[in-house]
Amino acid sequence: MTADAAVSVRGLQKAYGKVEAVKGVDFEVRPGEVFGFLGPNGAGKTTTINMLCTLVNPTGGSATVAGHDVVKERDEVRRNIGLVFQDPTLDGYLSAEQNLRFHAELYGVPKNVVADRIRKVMEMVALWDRKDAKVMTFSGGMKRRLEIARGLLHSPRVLFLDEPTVGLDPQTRSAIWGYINQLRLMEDITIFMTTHYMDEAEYCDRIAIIDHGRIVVIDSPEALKASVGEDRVQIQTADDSAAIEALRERFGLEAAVREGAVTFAVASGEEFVPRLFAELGMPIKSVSVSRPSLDDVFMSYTGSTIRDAEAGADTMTWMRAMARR
Ligand SMILES: Nc1ncnc2c1ncn2[C@@H]1O[C@H](COP(=O)(O)OP(=O)(O)OP(=O)(O)O)[C@@H](O)[C@H]1O
Repeated sequence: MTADAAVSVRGLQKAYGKVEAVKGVDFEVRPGEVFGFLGPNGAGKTTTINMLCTLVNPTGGSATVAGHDVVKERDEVRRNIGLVFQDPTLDGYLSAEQNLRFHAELYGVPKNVVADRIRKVMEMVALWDRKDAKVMTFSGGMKRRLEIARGLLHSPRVLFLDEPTVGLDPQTRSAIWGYINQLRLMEDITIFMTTHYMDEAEYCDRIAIIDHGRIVVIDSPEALKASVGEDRVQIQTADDSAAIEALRERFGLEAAVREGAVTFAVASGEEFVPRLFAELGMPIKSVSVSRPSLDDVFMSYTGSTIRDAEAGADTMTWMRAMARR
């Protein structure tokens, strides 16, 4: 393990009975990095983050956070991390500022710095003018912002964010990302986050794609997209099945209907388009060529789009629920 890594993980596993939620993962997060854990529902993201935060004990392997072992040095790990989880844990009957004061006491933030620190983190998430309002009057987005402020209050070395923008509207999501980006400029902090939004993963310095409890690949978003190499081409025709068949027969390409269009990947898409019109043997109504997105990266490493993977997970959950009836 690298001594100065912010997070270092070796062969980390978690089984719940027969369910292997995390199947032995290895990775390191560098100090100051924004590291994203990307994967569909049920991939093992929350279980991994819970082990790193000492909330769940691993059933195999080891991990250190800020240099401390997550099993043997639980208290030291807890002192050095901030948490922002999917379910809010704020006290609705207290004001925003009282919630933060309570947290400061819990974490032993020195009395002489508490007031300044509270003001600083509340200003960062633009809630200082609402400090005296009861949290129960806040919108979902305001609560999430306050949670981020609270997670930062005791100046943690590593901030863990589990799906920080889930369930929020696009405007609030982009505001939260604004704060996260600001944070990395202002504070000496490492950010470890999970998400299943591909567009958000773009903001991370590096991302790990996790699927079925295993890490499939780790790299920067740019490098991942470059590794896919091929462009995505989408065409509209009068007969999707015939177009898919023709693409297979004439060009040896595997295509599928995605987002309502026949979609396939090909190197140098723009150069391929004239051939497509000449040789497909059927009229094409429209065509679009795009550089690979993280969705394509996910597809190329896991064999399904993140949305299809989620639909599959939902089906499994539904089938299990039906089986229990
Ligand atoms: N306490 C538990 N008991 C039994 N099984 C669990 C428990 N927690 C998680 N699992 C199972 O472990 C697997 C991974 O779940 P996990 O919550 O880590 O996934 P995730 O990637 O965070 O998904 P999401 O995006 O939905 O939060 C799933 O199959 C889940 O059902």
